[in-house]
Amino acid sequence: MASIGSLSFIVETTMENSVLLRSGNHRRPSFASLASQLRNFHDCGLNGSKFWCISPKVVSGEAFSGLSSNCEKMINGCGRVHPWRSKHLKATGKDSVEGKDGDESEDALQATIEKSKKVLAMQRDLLQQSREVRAGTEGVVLARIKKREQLGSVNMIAERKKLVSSIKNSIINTEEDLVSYNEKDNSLPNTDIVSTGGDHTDGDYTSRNLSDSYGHSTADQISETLPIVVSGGFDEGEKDTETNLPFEKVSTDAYPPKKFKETSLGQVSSDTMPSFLLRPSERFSLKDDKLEELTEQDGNGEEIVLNEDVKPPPLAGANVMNIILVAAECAPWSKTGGLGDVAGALPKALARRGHRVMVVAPRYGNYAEPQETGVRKRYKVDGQDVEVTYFQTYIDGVDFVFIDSHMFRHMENNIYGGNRVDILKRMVLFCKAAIEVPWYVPCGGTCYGDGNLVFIANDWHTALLPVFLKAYYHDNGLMKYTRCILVIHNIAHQGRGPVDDFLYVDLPQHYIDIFKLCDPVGGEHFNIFAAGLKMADRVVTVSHGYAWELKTSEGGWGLDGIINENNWKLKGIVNGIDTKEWSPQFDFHLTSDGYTNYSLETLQIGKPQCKAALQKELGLPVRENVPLIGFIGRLDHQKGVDLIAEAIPWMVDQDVQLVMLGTGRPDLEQLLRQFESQHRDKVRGWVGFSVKVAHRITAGADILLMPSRFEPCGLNQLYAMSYGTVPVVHAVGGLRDTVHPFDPFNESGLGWTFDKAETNRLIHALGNCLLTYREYRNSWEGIQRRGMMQDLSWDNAAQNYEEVLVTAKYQW
Ligand SMILES: Nc1ncnc2c1ncn2[C@@H]1O[C@H](COP(=O)(O)OP(=O)(O)O[C@H]2O[C@H](CO)[C@@H](O)[C@H](O)[C@H]2O)[C@@H](O)[C@H]1O
Repeated sequence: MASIGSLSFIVETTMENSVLLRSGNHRRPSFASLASQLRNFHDCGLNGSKFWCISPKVVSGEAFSGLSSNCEKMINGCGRVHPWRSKHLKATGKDSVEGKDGDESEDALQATIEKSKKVLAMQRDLLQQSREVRAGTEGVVLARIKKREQLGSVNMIAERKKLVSSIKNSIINTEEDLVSYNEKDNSLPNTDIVSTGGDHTDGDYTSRNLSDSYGHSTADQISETLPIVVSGGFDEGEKDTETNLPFEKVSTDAYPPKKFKETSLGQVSSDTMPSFLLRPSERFSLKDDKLEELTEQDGNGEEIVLNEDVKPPPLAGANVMNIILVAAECAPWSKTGGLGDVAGALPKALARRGHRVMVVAPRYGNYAEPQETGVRKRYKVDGQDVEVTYFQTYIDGVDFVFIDSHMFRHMENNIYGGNRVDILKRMVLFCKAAIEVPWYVPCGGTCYGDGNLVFIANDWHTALLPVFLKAYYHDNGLMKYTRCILVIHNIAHQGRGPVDDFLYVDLPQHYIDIFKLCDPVGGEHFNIFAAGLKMADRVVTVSHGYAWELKTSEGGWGLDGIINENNWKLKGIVNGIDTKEWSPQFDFHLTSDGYTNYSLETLQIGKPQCKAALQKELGLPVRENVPLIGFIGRLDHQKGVDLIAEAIPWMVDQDVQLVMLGTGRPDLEQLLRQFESQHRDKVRGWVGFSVKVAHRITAGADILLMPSRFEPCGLNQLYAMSYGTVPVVHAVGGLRDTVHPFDPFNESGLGWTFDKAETNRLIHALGNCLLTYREYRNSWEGIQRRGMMQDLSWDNAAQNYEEVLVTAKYQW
């Protein structure tokens, strides 16, 4: 059995703050004291959920196996592992170096902690002041003006340096000890500390760690200090679990925004590591100290903060957390509509704020980027064991994990296809497998862990996730600090079925009530969205307008009662757009076939060129001054295609061109074909799903029509506005929130709206739009420009999501 001895821990809390926690170099530390110190940090508000062990020193010894295994467990939950750990925790089976006086070390530990706390507080103040200087000045000159105000900072810097260097000395001692230890014996056994795959179908997380790595003594020791919890897993393997994860509260992850380079020894190269993950000796070396770089002496010998090159702390500040967005589709790999766009873009914006972010989606096809992780698990679905494997890739700061199973394979064109029970079973499997990804799937070397974790579930497909989180885990003392928010993109699809469908979700009988709903549409039935809304810690929907509509009997689709009861946890956040994908300036789909990229500056040349290219591609007469109207969307009742159908006779009398792109209900697809065949010189009905054509219509059309009966947010009008294409929309949900009507008196507004989903209203709004297009070119251009000048990026939305996630995290 592996035996690792006395440990020196350097524990970091956040990027801004570091805390040194040492257990003593040559003594036998008690696990209880170490654990209680860690808890102290947590309890005293130092945000223990981000503890980061970066330098465990191995001195080994049978007697310390309890400590080491608990620390290992703690570290496992931390997320990425510092090279020190990979390297030295391999040093199992070494001779013990016996400790000296326990109390002495205990005191030293305490003293160091006190010092570290001071450093931490000072750093906070300094950073705050530094930020204020940056915000209020434009560089060095103005920073100098502030120097008087910074006198306090200068003193603090000096004070802090003293403390840091005393801590640093301790670290150097520690490291020297370690070097001499390694020199004594460098034949480290090759024991990997991170599970990087292999067949794990037999073991669950807890039992594997306890029995494989730690042995009985560990379990015994844990049981003395921590509650024993019975697992409620959902496959046979899970039932073995008899012990809670002992360090959930402290062993949570820090924030690794970059992929770490792994050396051949499996160590992490520090040049790719965020500064806060570096050892204090690297960060605080007096010559290379970041603070040294930050400061400069002025003529009076006073130090001021100057250096603008130093990376700012994460935007999320102390709120950095692990976030896993779980969705049935994720662009660009899978997409049937707006959900795919959101799943592909929101996580990147959250990552830009400094969070560690993952997306989990089913693997419907053979995607190029994600690589097999080697991790395999089995989950019960309708009484059968179904094996899943996990694929992973890291793009734009986000880990994308895809769950592979025969149930998902080759479904890319039929994501929600099959009968009701087929879809339900797929979603049961997906949610069961997704929820354990943070335990089993290493990303960049380590798993996310469940301590500082919030899931973002989306629509009914993943509404089982908050239910499973409670029933399988929270109810059994597992994942205690993990939270789940649920996002409503479209309440019209709810996962309804007969009450007997409860059998498929494989939950304890008493959970049946949360799924039961009785409404005029379905009578008493089984409703997955209903259960998810009740169990989620917070609920978000994709616009303020839709948040309001959901609470009405017209907009709630039978769930308005539940939504009203849970109003306290509902918030509307308007979607953003992925400006990398959807920007006329950089749009990849505008680089060929006569299209061109354009910007606000080149609008008057670029957009007409795209229009001509589109007319040509569609086989319509290439005429610059004919208004070209576009429609893009799923063909169903929601999108109001029938309203367009009724308006077609009027439209074709107007000397306009119309192009409609969509798939969906066969009768509506047929309608599109019919429009085209009846008005070949004016109308094109493109039945199919083509991202390229969607981009090109958005760029080439003058007007985008969205007569949706309801629209939770709507992305196409956002894309349109950023391409200088003017939206004409039914003022509902997110369309009302985002398209402010044109006001000719004030030359304000972004498009035209109509307030009832009726054909004559649509015609009235579109008529005014066409009049302005033809007669008031300056006004038209003003509308285009205002649309293009908006900041529609995901960054604002991400900040709002972060607030919700933080609230969920601290919610009990
Ligand atoms: N035939 C086709 N070919 C190519 N691309 C096509 C296409 N049909 C649709 N698309 C694309 O799919 C996306 C549709 O997004 P929407 O937000 O308009 O609709 P959806 O109703 O699917 O989403 C739901 O979720 C989103 C996200 O929250 C909400 O904005 C919305 O109101 C809600 O109904 C756009 O990117 C669009 O270009």
